Amino acid sequence: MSAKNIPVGINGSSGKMGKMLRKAILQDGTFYLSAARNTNSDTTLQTLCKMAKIIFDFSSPKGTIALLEETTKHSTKVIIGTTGFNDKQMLYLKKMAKKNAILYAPNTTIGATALALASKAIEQILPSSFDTTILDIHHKDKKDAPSGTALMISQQISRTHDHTTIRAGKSIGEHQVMFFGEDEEITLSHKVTSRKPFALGAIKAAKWLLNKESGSLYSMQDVFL
Ligand SMILES: NC(=O)C1=CN([C@@H]2O[C@H](COP(=O)(O)OP(=O)(O)OC[C@H]3O[C@@H](n4cnc5c(N)ncnc54)[C@H](O)[C@@H]3O)[C@@H](O)[C@H]2O)C=CC1
Ligand SMILES: O=C(O)C1=N[C@H](C(=O)O)C[C@H](O)C1
Repeated sequence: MSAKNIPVGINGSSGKMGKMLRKAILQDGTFYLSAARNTNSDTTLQTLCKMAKIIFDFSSPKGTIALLEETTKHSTKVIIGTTGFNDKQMLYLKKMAKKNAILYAPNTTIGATALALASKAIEQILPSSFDTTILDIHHKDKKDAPSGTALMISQQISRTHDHTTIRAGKSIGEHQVMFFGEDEEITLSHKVTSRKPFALGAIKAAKWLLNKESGSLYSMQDVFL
């Protein structure tokens, strides 16, 4: 099967990310969209999983869990971009990754992946006396807080740190990691000005996942490193 013949699906296809992904898939030309599902669509999960080799999931935690229950029956691979999972749901994602190839990326951009790695490198140099906080700024309709990206960065940092969240206006997504010392400060920052970088990163992740088997829950660091 040549790459251009690979059918993909979108769960959450009518959402902000779903719409951006549709455009990006067309422009990239590697995949074609064979099935799409959202809250109001007639497409069943079974149809979505049967018709696609890989599914992009940008829906809601409940939507993702329901999707994974079905993908295991069809060995459909999944790129999960959805955020806002609780601990129990995260354990479920890890369990399902043993049966099916799944990549979980709370932020699919290369910039946020680099930000997380840079934060880890910097915190290893700084003394514990530096106060540390992760700030995320998103549009007022975003449902989860802190953001999935902030929690992903949080896992890279071993020292105690705070989270600061702003939900206002139309901000598409901004993250800052700040270290405050006695008389010096470091701020690492990443901001997107459109949803295109998310969509391009998701497509890159899908190409990478094509040749991977089930095992551990993959991440964007696996793709970029
Ligand atoms: N990983 C990343 O880089 C990014 C992740 N996100 C995350 O992706 C998710 C979606 O974000 P947006 O597109 O901004 O939201 P949105 O609210 O604009 O769209 C959500 C879509 O999911 C569908 N949906 C909701 N529940 C569903 C269910 N149970 N089954 C099937 N479809 C369902 C809706 O009908 C809609 O099409 C959020 O969790 C968000 O945090 C958003 C942007 C980038
Ligand atoms: O909901 C969003 O919009 C975004 N969600 C992701 C997150 O929770 O980190 C990624 C991005 O910042 C946009």
